[in-house]
Amino acid sequence: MSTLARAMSKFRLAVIQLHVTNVKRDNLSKAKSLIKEAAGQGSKLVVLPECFNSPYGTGFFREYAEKIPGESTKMLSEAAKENEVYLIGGSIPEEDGGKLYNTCPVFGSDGTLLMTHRKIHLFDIDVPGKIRFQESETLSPGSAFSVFETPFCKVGVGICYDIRFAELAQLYSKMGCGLLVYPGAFNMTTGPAHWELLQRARALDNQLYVATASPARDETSSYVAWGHSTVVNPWGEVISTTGSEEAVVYADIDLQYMAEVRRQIPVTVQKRDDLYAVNPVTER
Ligand SMILES: O=C(O)CCC(=O)C(=O)O
Repeated sequence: MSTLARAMSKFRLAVIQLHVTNVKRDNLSKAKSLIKEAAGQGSKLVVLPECFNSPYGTGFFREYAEKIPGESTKMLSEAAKENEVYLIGGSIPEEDGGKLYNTCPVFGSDGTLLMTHRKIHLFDIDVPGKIRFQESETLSPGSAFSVFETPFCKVGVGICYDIRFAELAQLYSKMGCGLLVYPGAFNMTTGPAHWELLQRARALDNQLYVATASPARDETSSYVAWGHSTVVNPWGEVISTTGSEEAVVYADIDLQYMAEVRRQIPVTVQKRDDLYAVNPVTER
């Protein structure tokens, strides 16, 4: 392996666990300064949380929604360019054609909008006495897979509830991703029960890196986020995490290590695709 290839097989990832308030301007300026801080620590890819510019809740989405491009994506594009980082812009409520989406905009290190991921699986759950949440009351689902290239590896993006669907992660893995990123905001019921477990499961099943970015916990908000933004390696180990406060979580991603794990336990090539296969829907 050449020196350049070896250098490109390692990079630093930063996950920003932002304290999100109901003042959009403050959310944007705090995010901007933490992106700069993360870049100053050598990060090449920076991730913001789900709904980083708005409180999370069906009652807020229309009020905070923006078109793309708009105020929030303009800030993200400039921050990506100024700091020369790939930027996964968490998610924002997006308005398009009268519909609202939970959308993650992704920027290249020159500030170009590379893609947007509209949350595919809407968060509609009802756990009696604990939590009822129905995103579909106000949001529409996206219907596209979202993978982008970096000089290091392909990256697949999902938003929060999307992590519960193992097939999506498998498809991204088949598409060649070495890292899956899920901006997310689990809560005080499903957070302790499932947040880390799901990340480790997706990482282990597919032998790749998984990163999540949550808002920091705010006990006074109507939806209390679990926090605990985390990075898991292809062996299924948590390599970096945090508690519930605002923080930047750093992890060094090593794609040679990923290749080593895949050689040691070669489940990705042992799959019985002759008996079963997960394939993308190409026609509807
Ligand atoms: O799946 C869960 O338990 C939480 C999902 C969620 O909060 C979301 O999709 O925004």
